Amino acid sequence: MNTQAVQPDRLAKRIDGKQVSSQVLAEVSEAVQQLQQQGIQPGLAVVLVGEDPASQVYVRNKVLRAAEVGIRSIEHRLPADTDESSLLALIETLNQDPQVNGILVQLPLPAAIDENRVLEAIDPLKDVDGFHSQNVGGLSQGREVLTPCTPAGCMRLLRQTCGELSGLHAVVVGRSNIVGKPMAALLLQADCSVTLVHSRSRDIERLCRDADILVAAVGRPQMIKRDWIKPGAVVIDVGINRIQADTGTRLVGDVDYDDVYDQAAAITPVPGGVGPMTIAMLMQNTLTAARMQLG
Ligand SMILES: Nc1nc(=O)c2c([nH]1)NC[C@@H]1CN(c3ccc(C(=O)N[C@@H](CCC(=O)O)C(=O)O)cc3)C=[N+]21
Ligand SMILES: [Mg+2]
Repeated sequence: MNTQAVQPDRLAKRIDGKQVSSQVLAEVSEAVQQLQQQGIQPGLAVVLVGEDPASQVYVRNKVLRAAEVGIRSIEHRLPADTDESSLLALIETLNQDPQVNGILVQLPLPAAIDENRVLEAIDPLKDVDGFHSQNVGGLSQGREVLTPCTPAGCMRLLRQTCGELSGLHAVVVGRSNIVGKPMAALLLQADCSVTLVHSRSRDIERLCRDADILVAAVGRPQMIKRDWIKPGAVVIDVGINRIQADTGTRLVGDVDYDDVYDQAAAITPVPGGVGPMTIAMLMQNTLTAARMQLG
């Protein structure tokens, strides 16, 4: 039995999310072209409320990637003081629009809007973020549903790096609804033994040190150090933290990359790791949604 998390022939220490995301986008592009021969072009609606600069960058990147793979994207920018009922009305219009196969409402929403109500208003078949309770429930039951893009991207990187995941011990750090919880569900679906740890976990370092696969999604810059990692483990860093450096701001993950590098068998960098995968999986989900809506 292979007890190593990484198969020797797959060894490449720095997991290149940019490169794997290009592969995914190429696959999506190919499939979109085939759909277009049947006269169908998948459409993605991206809804952004307010002017958060980071959100604007993400939304711009999503629109650019969509264009690259032949997905029609429609951007809806609403002012920061938009009320919940107007946003719900827009979502209802998008739900009814046959040209729109996927709906993404960029998070976080302004504090005055009930995020959960908005996410529940999206047609589950168009819910390319996989945040609707129907899709969350489906994932938990192991049904084939639209799954959250970041965890789906992490799974793709893990499959490419480790091959078979069955039997490996995966530790997920962080229990958010958008990353930690769905990540744990997908790893369980892949027959990993899964441990989900969080800010109240006792002896978190010891639990992490037992991981064959460690997924970090806590939002604390460079929290995870070398002595948290079992030699030969595979480390997936979901964190995107902007920190102050000598030369201005710098993007770092939840893992101290330089410290952990020698200890791990393979590790994702930030940037260039999970981030690009998130957007690629959004395109994949939009394609899947378009197919599901064909019946
Ligand atoms: N409804 C919703 N769905 C989301 O999927 C969603 C969201 N809201 N709100 C915000 C977060 C964040 N997110 C990222 C996507 C791509 C990169 C990405 O491409 N990052 C690049 C670097 C980008 C940079 O330089 O800032 C990288 O890691 O290499 C990062 C973060 C999606 N999110
Ligand atoms: Mg936590």
